Amino acid sequence: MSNNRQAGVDDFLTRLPKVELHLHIEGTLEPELMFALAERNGVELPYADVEAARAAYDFSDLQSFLDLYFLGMSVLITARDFHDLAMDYFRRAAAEGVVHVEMHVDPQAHLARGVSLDTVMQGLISASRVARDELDLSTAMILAFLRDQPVEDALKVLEQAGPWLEHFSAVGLDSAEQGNPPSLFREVFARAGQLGLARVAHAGEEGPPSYIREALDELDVCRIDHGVRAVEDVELLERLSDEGVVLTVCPLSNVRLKVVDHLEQHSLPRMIDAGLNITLNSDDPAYFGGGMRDNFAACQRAFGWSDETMRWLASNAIEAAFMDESRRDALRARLADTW
Ligand code: HPA
Ligand SMILES: [Zn+2]
Repeated sequence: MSNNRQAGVDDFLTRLPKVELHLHIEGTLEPELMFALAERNGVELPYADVEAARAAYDFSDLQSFLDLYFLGMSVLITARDFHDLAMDYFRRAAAEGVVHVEMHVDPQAHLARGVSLDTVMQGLISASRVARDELDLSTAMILAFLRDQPVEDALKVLEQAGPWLEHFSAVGLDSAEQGNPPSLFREVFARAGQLGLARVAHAGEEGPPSYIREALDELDVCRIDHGVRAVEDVELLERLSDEGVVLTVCPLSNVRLKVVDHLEQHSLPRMIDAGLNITLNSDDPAYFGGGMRDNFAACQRAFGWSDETMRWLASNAIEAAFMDESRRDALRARLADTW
């Protein structure tokens, strides 16, 4: 049973207005919906049932997860599928006190299967409207490039996204990190900047601290996704602190992908002591055993953090989000209400 249900819906961590800056919408696909969509679309899955799928989520590293992540999304075919995927997640997120979601979208993973960007975007945009109108949940989208695919493909996707650009706040960089340094994508990110998009990139999840530097220096990112390996480099820690770079850390993800053995050994407390601008996020909640509230609760338990620390983390995310200033003000007020 999730901590959310154990704790009831009126506890402090649920009431805390949580802003999610690091989420892959394709990583919110719960096995139950995966099976329903497989049946609707006549797609074969390699799992006997929902329990077998969950049992297969026993990862040894990022790649072992990515293999099942790309396999799972094979059930997403129509705009309605993408709408249902996002709504299923938005309802769960809203129920645990998430007030704003910034979702990475991986167009290349769908284009490669013959699913058009129009299909993906129609579904995600319609779900975002329902989330705003019915759940008071605001959203933003991040156009993510698969870093283990050719740079030319990323440039093509950026071009293709032209008609949808107003729906994207930023571009991002995800998938297999080792051996695929940020600098490869310099030209793509420069072009995105010219188009008025902000830039974020996964760096320092499995890759070395030098990838974090590259993302800052060569891709001009405003946020680093993960960034946990920064602790191996004292000078980098100092720089991240001085520049107030936002890090979107995903604690339960790091445990499930064996970036750390146990949450208690996570470098989060050291990162906070070093003065970093930390936010907590869920990454791929359907695969990593918990959503935003679970990530907050697990950290509070593991590190003995006060409610004030939890408020500080929530505030960092509100300040770093791609949202209009009236929404930011409203969320600051919601946060102040938790005192
Ligand atoms: O945690 C992640 N890291 C890199 N790529 C990803 N794509 C989905 N989730 C992830
Ligand atoms: Zn991620």
